[in-house]
Amino acid sequence: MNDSLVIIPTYKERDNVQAIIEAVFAQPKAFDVLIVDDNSPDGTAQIVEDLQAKYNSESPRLQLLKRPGKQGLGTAYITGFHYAIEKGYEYVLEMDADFSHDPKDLVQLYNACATGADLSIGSRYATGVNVVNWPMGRVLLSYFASMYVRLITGMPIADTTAGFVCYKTKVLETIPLDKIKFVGYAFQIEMKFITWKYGFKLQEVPIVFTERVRGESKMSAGIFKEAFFGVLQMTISSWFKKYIPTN
Ligand SMILES: Nc1nc2c(ncn2[C@@H]2O[C@H](COP(=O)(O)OP(=O)(O)O[C@H]3O[C@H](CO)[C@@H](O)[C@H](O)[C@@H]3O)[C@@H](O)[C@H]2O)c(=O)[nH]1
Repeated sequence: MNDSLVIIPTYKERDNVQAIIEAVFAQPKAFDVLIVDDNSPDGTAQIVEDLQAKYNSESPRLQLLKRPGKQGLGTAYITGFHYAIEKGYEYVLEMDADFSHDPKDLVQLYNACATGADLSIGSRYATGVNVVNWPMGRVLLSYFASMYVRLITGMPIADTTAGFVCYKTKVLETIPLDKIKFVGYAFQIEMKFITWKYGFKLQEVPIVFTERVRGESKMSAGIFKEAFFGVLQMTISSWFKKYIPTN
Protein backbone atom coordinates (compact mmCIF):
# COMPACT_ATOMS: atom_id res chain seq x y z
CA MET A 1 0.00 0.00 0.00
CA ASN A 2 1.24 3.53 -0.80
CA ASP A 3 0.81 6.48 1.57
CA SER A 4 -1.56 8.39 -0.74
CA LEU A 5 -4.93 7.58 -2.27
CA VAL A 6 -6.30 9.44 -5.31
CA ILE A 7 -10.10 9.30 -5.26
CA ILE A 8 -11.75 9.63 -8.67
CA PRO A 9 -15.57 9.73 -8.71
CA THR A 10 -17.03 8.50 -11.98
CA TYR A 11 -20.36 8.69 -13.68
CA LYS A 12 -20.42 7.75 -17.37
CA GLU A 13 -16.67 8.06 -17.90
CA ARG A 14 -16.15 5.08 -20.23
CA ASP A 15 -14.02 7.15 -22.60
CA ASN A 16 -11.75 8.54 -19.88
CA VAL A 17 -11.43 6.06 -17.06
CA GLN A 18 -8.70 3.77 -18.37
CA ALA A 19 -6.52 6.63 -19.60
CA ILE A 20 -6.82 8.58 -16.34
CA ILE A 21 -5.92 5.53 -14.23
CA GLU A 22 -2.90 4.83 -16.41
CA ALA A 23 -1.86 8.48 -16.23
CA VAL A 24 -1.97 8.45 -12.41
CA PHE A 25 0.09 5.29 -12.26
CA ALA A 26 2.63 6.83 -14.65
CA GLN A 27 3.55 9.61 -12.22
CA PRO A 28 7.00 9.66 -10.59
CA LYS A 29 5.41 9.21 -7.16
CA ALA A 30 3.39 6.04 -6.50
CA PHE A 31 -0.25 6.72 -5.71
CA ASP A 32 -3.05 4.24 -5.10
CA VAL A 33 -6.35 4.95 -6.89
CA LEU A 34 -9.93 4.56 -5.70
CA ILE A 35 -12.71 4.82 -8.28
CA VAL A 36 -16.16 5.53 -6.81
CA ASP A 37 -18.64 4.67 -9.53
CA ASP A 38 -22.38 5.26 -9.34
CA ASN A 39 -23.55 2.35 -11.49
CA SER A 40 -22.67 4.19 -14.71
CA PRO A 41 -24.85 2.74 -17.48
CA ASP A 42 -21.95 2.94 -19.96
CA GLY A 43 -19.90 0.21 -18.24
CA THR A 44 -17.28 2.42 -16.56
CA ALA A 45 -17.00 0.06 -13.55
CA GLN A 46 -16.45 -2.98 -15.77
CA ILE A 47 -13.44 -1.26 -17.38
CA VAL A 48 -12.00 -0.65 -13.91
CA GLU A 49 -12.59 -4.27 -12.89
CA ASP A 50 -10.75 -5.45 -16.00
CA LEU A 51 -7.80 -3.18 -15.15
CA GLN A 52 -7.64 -4.42 -11.56
CA ALA A 53 -6.27 -7.74 -12.78
CA LYS A 54 -3.38 -5.88 -14.42
CA TYR A 55 -2.50 -3.53 -11.57
CA ASN A 56 -3.26 -5.48 -8.41
CA SER A 57 -0.97 -8.48 -8.77
CA GLU A 58 1.37 -7.33 -5.95
CA SER A 59 -0.80 -4.98 -3.92
CA PRO A 60 -4.29 -3.55 -4.43
CA ARG A 61 -3.26 -0.27 -6.09
CA LEU A 62 -6.50 0.09 -8.04
CA GLN A 63 -9.60 -0.06 -5.90
CA LEU A 64 -13.27 0.27 -6.82
CA LEU A 65 -16.37 1.12 -4.82
CA LYS A 66 -19.65 0.60 -6.65
CA ARG A 67 -22.73 2.49 -5.51
CA PRO A 68 -26.20 1.54 -6.71
CA GLY A 69 -27.08 4.78 -8.50
CA LYS A 70 -26.13 8.39 -9.16
CA GLN A 71 -25.84 10.11 -5.78
CA GLY A 72 -23.68 13.12 -6.62
CA LEU A 73 -20.03 13.96 -6.51
CA GLY A 74 -20.05 15.15 -2.89
CA THR A 75 -21.30 11.90 -1.37
CA ALA A 76 -18.97 9.92 -3.67
CA TYR A 77 -16.04 11.75 -2.08
CA ILE A 78 -17.40 11.30 1.45
CA THR A 79 -17.66 7.54 0.79
CA GLY A 80 -14.07 7.62 -0.47
CA PHE A 81 -12.86 9.60 2.55
CA HIS A 82 -14.27 7.01 4.97
CA TYR A 83 -12.60 4.29 2.94
CA ALA A 84 -9.23 6.09 3.05
CA ILE A 85 -9.46 6.60 6.82
CA GLU A 86 -10.35 2.97 7.37
CA LYS A 87 -7.44 1.76 5.23
CA GLY A 88 -4.96 4.09 6.95
CA TYR A 89 -3.83 6.31 4.05
CA GLU A 90 -1.89 9.40 5.15
CA TYR A 91 -2.87 11.64 2.23
CA VAL A 92 -6.09 11.73 0.20
CA LEU A 93 -6.37 13.45 -3.16
CA GLU A 94 -9.48 14.37 -5.18
CA MET A 95 -9.39 14.41 -8.96
CA ASP A 96 -11.88 14.44 -11.87
CA ALA A 97 -11.80 11.54 -14.34
CA ASP A 98 -11.91 13.70 -17.44
CA PHE A 99 -8.35 15.18 -17.62
CA SER A 100 -9.54 18.66 -16.71
CA HIS A 101 -7.07 18.08 -13.87
CA ASP A 102 -3.60 17.22 -15.17
CA PRO A 103 -2.30 14.10 -13.37
CA LYS A 104 1.20 15.67 -13.50
CA ASP A 105 0.02 18.14 -10.86
CA LEU A 106 -0.70 15.37 -8.33
CA VAL A 107 2.89 15.40 -7.14
CA GLN A 108 2.96 19.11 -6.38
CA LEU A 109 -0.35 18.87 -4.49
CA TYR A 110 1.09 15.99 -2.48
CA ASN A 111 4.38 17.84 -1.88
CA ALA A 112 2.53 20.86 -0.51
CA CYS A 113 0.87 18.64 2.11
CA ALA A 114 4.03 16.67 2.79
CA THR A 115 5.83 19.95 3.58
CA GLY A 116 3.32 21.68 5.84
CA ALA A 117 -0.11 22.27 4.32
CA ASP A 118 -3.08 20.33 5.71
CA LEU A 119 -5.13 20.95 2.56
CA SER A 120 -3.50 21.90 -0.72
CA ILE A 121 -5.72 23.28 -3.46
CA GLY A 122 -5.03 23.05 -7.19
CA SER A 123 -5.97 26.63 -7.94
CA ARG A 124 -7.04 28.10 -11.25
CA TYR A 125 -7.08 31.64 -9.85
CA ALA A 126 -3.99 31.82 -7.63
CA THR A 127 -2.06 33.54 -10.41
CA GLY A 128 -4.50 35.20 -12.84
CA VAL A 129 -7.03 32.97 -14.60
CA ASN A 130 -5.70 29.58 -15.75
CA VAL A 131 -8.55 27.87 -17.54
CA VAL A 132 -8.30 26.41 -21.04
CA ASN A 133 -11.22 25.90 -23.47
CA TRP A 134 -14.04 27.19 -21.30
CA PRO A 135 -16.50 29.59 -22.88
CA MET A 136 -15.94 33.12 -21.56
CA GLY A 137 -19.32 32.98 -19.77
CA ARG A 138 -18.27 29.97 -17.69
CA VAL A 139 -14.87 31.49 -16.85
CA LEU A 140 -16.52 34.68 -15.63
CA LEU A 141 -19.16 32.77 -13.68
CA SER A 142 -16.60 30.56 -11.97
CA TYR A 143 -14.18 33.41 -11.26
CA PHE A 144 -16.84 35.71 -9.80
CA ALA A 145 -18.40 32.81 -7.88
CA SER A 146 -15.05 32.29 -6.16
CA MET A 147 -14.82 36.03 -5.38
CA TYR A 148 -18.38 35.93 -4.03
CA VAL A 149 -17.55 33.02 -1.72
CA ARG A 150 -14.44 34.77 -0.49
CA LEU A 151 -16.41 37.92 0.24
CA ILE A 152 -19.22 36.15 2.08
CA THR A 153 -17.14 33.65 4.05
CA GLY A 154 -13.89 35.57 4.52
CA MET A 155 -11.97 32.45 3.54
CA PRO A 156 -8.60 33.56 2.07
CA ILE A 157 -8.74 31.30 -1.01
CA ALA A 158 -8.87 32.44 -4.66
CA ASP A 159 -10.35 29.18 -6.05
CA THR A 160 -13.00 28.09 -3.57
CA THR A 161 -14.82 25.63 -5.87
CA ALA A 162 -11.63 23.81 -6.91
CA GLY A 163 -12.07 20.04 -7.14
CA PHE A 164 -8.37 19.09 -7.43
CA VAL A 165 -7.05 18.95 -3.88
CA CYS A 166 -4.97 16.98 -1.38
CA TYR A 167 -5.92 16.47 2.28
CA LYS A 168 -3.85 15.16 5.11
CA THR A 169 -6.05 12.35 6.38
CA LYS A 170 -5.96 13.83 9.87
CA VAL A 171 -8.15 16.68 8.49
CA LEU A 172 -10.77 14.19 7.32
CA GLU A 173 -10.62 12.43 10.68
CA THR A 174 -11.16 15.70 12.53
CA ILE A 175 -13.88 17.56 10.64
CA PRO A 176 -17.45 16.25 10.95
CA LEU A 177 -17.86 14.50 7.58
CA ASP A 178 -21.39 13.42 8.51
CA LYS A 179 -22.42 17.10 8.66
CA ILE A 180 -21.29 17.92 5.10
CA LYS A 181 -24.52 18.35 3.22
CA PHE A 182 -23.83 19.79 -0.23
CA VAL A 183 -23.18 17.67 -3.32
CA GLY A 184 -21.93 19.80 -6.22
CA TYR A 185 -19.72 22.91 -6.40
CA ALA A 186 -21.00 23.78 -2.92
CA PHE A 187 -19.51 20.55 -1.60
CA GLN A 188 -16.05 21.80 -2.54
CA ILE A 189 -16.71 25.16 -0.90
CA GLU A 190 -18.14 23.58 2.27
CA MET A 191 -15.19 21.20 2.69
CA LYS A 192 -12.67 24.05 2.39
CA PHE A 193 -14.72 26.29 4.67
CA ILE A 194 -14.97 23.73 7.47
CA THR A 195 -11.31 22.74 7.11
CA TRP A 196 -10.37 26.40 7.41
CA LYS A 197 -12.71 26.95 10.37
CA TYR A 198 -11.07 24.06 12.19
CA GLY A 199 -7.80 25.98 11.96
CA PHE A 200 -6.05 23.77 9.43
CA LYS A 201 -3.51 25.25 7.03
CA LEU A 202 -4.77 25.74 3.45
CA GLN A 203 -2.34 26.34 0.61
CA GLU A 204 -3.10 27.12 -3.03
CA VAL A 205 -0.93 25.54 -5.70
CA PRO A 206 -1.34 27.13 -9.16
CA ILE A 207 -2.61 24.72 -11.83
CA VAL A 208 -4.09 24.98 -15.31
CA PHE A 209 -7.62 23.55 -15.66
CA THR A 210 -8.49 22.25 -19.13
CA GLU A 211 -12.08 21.58 -20.23
CA ARG A 212 -12.78 17.91 -20.85
CA VAL A 213 -12.46 16.59 -24.43
CA ARG A 214 -14.38 13.30 -23.94
CA GLY A 215 -17.68 12.68 -22.16
CA GLU A 216 -19.98 15.28 -20.63
CA SER A 217 -20.04 17.46 -17.52
CA LYS A 218 -22.65 16.37 -14.96
CA MET A 219 -22.99 19.77 -13.35
CA SER A 220 -26.37 21.42 -13.69
CA ALA A 221 -28.20 24.67 -12.96
CA GLY A 222 -29.50 23.08 -9.74
CA ILE A 223 -25.96 22.44 -8.57
CA PHE A 224 -25.03 26.04 -9.35
CA LYS A 225 -28.05 27.27 -7.37
CA GLU A 226 -27.05 25.04 -4.47
CA ALA A 227 -23.66 26.78 -4.45
CA PHE A 228 -25.07 30.30 -4.65
CA PHE A 229 -27.60 29.99 -1.83
CA GLY A 230 -25.68 27.30 0.04
CA VAL A 231 -22.74 29.61 0.72
CA LEU A 232 -25.00 32.18 2.37
CA GLN A 233 -26.77 29.52 4.40
CA MET A 234 -23.49 27.83 5.36
CA THR A 235 -21.89 31.10 6.50
CA ILE A 236 -24.87 32.19 8.55
CA SER A 237 -25.36 28.80 10.15
CA SER A 238 -21.64 28.66 11.03
CA TRP A 239 -22.33 31.46 13.51
CA PHE A 240 -24.69 29.18 15.41
CA LYS A 241 -23.61 25.59 14.78
CA LYS A 242 -21.46 24.17 17.54
CA TYR A 243 -19.64 21.78 15.22
CA ILE A 244 -18.08 24.68 13.31
CA PRO A 245 -15.50 26.52 15.45
CA THR A 246 -15.59 30.33 15.28
CA ASN A 247 -12.34 31.98 14.24
N1 LIG B 1 -19.69 8.77 -8.58
C1 LIG B 1 -20.13 9.91 -9.11
N2 LIG B 1 -19.30 10.68 -9.85
C2 LIG B 1 -19.79 11.84 -10.36
C3 LIG B 1 -21.09 12.28 -10.19
N3 LIG B 1 -21.26 13.47 -10.82
C4 LIG B 1 -20.06 13.75 -11.38
N4 LIG B 1 -19.17 12.77 -11.13
C5 LIG B 1 -17.76 12.68 -11.51
O1 LIG B 1 -17.10 13.78 -10.91
C6 LIG B 1 -16.09 14.31 -11.77
C7 LIG B 1 -16.39 15.80 -12.08
O2 LIG B 1 -17.65 15.87 -12.72
P1 LIG B 1 -17.95 16.91 -13.92
O3 LIG B 1 -19.37 16.80 -14.23
O4 LIG B 1 -16.93 16.75 -15.01
O5 LIG B 1 -17.68 18.28 -13.13
P2 LIG B 1 -17.34 19.75 -13.65
O6 LIG B 1 -18.57 20.46 -14.00
O7 LIG B 1 -16.21 19.76 -14.63
O8 LIG B 1 -16.82 20.33 -12.24
C8 LIG B 1 -15.47 20.23 -11.83
O9 LIG B 1 -15.00 21.53 -11.62
C9 LIG B 1 -15.70 22.23 -10.58
C10 LIG B 1 -15.13 23.62 -10.45
O10 LIG B 1 -15.21 24.29 -11.65
C11 LIG B 1 -15.54 21.54 -9.24
O11 LIG B 1 -16.28 22.24 -8.22
C12 LIG B 1 -16.05 20.13 -9.34
O12 LIG B 1 -15.77 19.44 -8.12
C13 LIG B 1 -15.38 19.42 -10.51
O13 LIG B 1 -14.01 19.26 -10.19
C14 LIG B 1 -16.09 13.41 -13.01
O14 LIG B 1 -15.11 12.43 -12.86
C15 LIG B 1 -17.51 12.81 -13.01
O15 LIG B 1 -17.59 11.58 -13.67
C16 LIG B 1 -21.99 11.44 -9.42
O16 LIG B 1 -23.16 11.71 -9.20
N5 LIG B 1 -21.43 10.29 -8.90
